Amino acid sequence: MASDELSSMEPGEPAPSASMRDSGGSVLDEIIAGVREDVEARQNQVSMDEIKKRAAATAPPLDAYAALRRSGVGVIAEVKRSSPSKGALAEIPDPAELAAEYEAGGARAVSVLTEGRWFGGSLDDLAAVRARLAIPVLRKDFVCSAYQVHEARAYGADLVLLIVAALEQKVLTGLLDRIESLGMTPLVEVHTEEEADRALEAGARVIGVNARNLRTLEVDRSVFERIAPGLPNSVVKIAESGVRGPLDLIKYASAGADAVLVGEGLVTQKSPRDAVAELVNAGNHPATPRPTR
Ligand SMILES: O=C(O)c1ccccc1NCC(=O)[C@H](O)[C@H](O)COP(=O)(O)O
Repeated sequence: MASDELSSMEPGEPAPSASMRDSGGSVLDEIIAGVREDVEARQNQVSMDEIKKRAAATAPPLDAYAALRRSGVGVIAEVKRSSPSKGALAEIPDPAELAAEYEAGGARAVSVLTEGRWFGGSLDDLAAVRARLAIPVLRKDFVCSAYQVHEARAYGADLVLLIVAALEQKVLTGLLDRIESLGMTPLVEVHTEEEADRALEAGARVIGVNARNLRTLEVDRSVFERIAPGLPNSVVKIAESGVRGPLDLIKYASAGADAVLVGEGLVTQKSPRDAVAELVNAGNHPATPRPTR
C-alpha cells in the first residue's frame, strides 16, 4: 500500500496487516480469495441441490425494498465483530440479542456480516438474527457464486449484498437475477460513478454507495454526495460506512440518502439500542431532508 493511501485513512485507523501488504494484492482481492476457499469447503459438505432444498423450505423473504422506501431516513444496523481496517471492534457473544436491541431502537433492517476470516461472522449468526427479528435481514458478505445466494436464502436472508468492484458484469447480472428470483432484494454496492452505471445496467433497484474504498480502506463520505444525485429517483439509495452519529446521517440525508448502513458506530457503543434510536430520531426529524421520489 502506498504511503499516500495510508495517510488518507480515517484517523486512528490501523494499517492493514503486513501479510496483506506483502502479498501485493488489494484487501478486497485477499478477502475474496479466502471467501472462495470457504465456499468450496462448505459446498463439499452441503451440495448445491441440498442447499436449494433448504432454501425452498425456509419461510418466504420479507419485502425489504418496501421497508427501505418508507418515509424518513432509515437505519440499517450492522452486526460487525471485526474488520480489516480496525481489527477487533466488539465481542458480540449473542448476535441475536444485539440485533433485537437494534430492532427495539427502531432499525429499518439489520445487516449481518457472515464472512468469518476478517469480520468474525458466520451463517449461524444470520440464522440466529433472522429467527429473532420481524424486520428484514441483510446477508453482508462477498458474494461471488450462485451457491452463496441459495445459502443466504437457506439461512433466512431477505437482502443480499453484491459488490460491483468484486464482480464481472455478466456475473453481477446473473447473481442479481438469481437473488430476485428467490424473492430477495439485491443491495448492489458501488464506490465510483462507473460502478453505479454498471449497477443500473444490471437492473439494481437498491444501491449502496460505500464511502469505504475496499481496495485501500480509505473512507471518504463525499463519495455519496458525488454519486447519489446521478441515480434515478426510483432507486433506493443507501449511504454505507463512516456514520459515527446523527450529524453524519443528516449530511447523507441532505445528499439524498433513503437509509444509512452503520456498523462500527453502533457495535462500539455502550447502548446500541440508544445509539440506533438517536440515528432514527434524526432520520425522522422534520428538519432532516427527505429523499426525492
Ligand atoms: O470495514 C472494513 O474495514 C471493510 C474492509 C474491507 C471490505 C469491507 C469492509 N467493511 C464492510 C462495510 O462496508 C462496512 O461494514 C459497513 O459499510 C459499515 O461500515 P462502518 O459503519 O464504517 O463500520
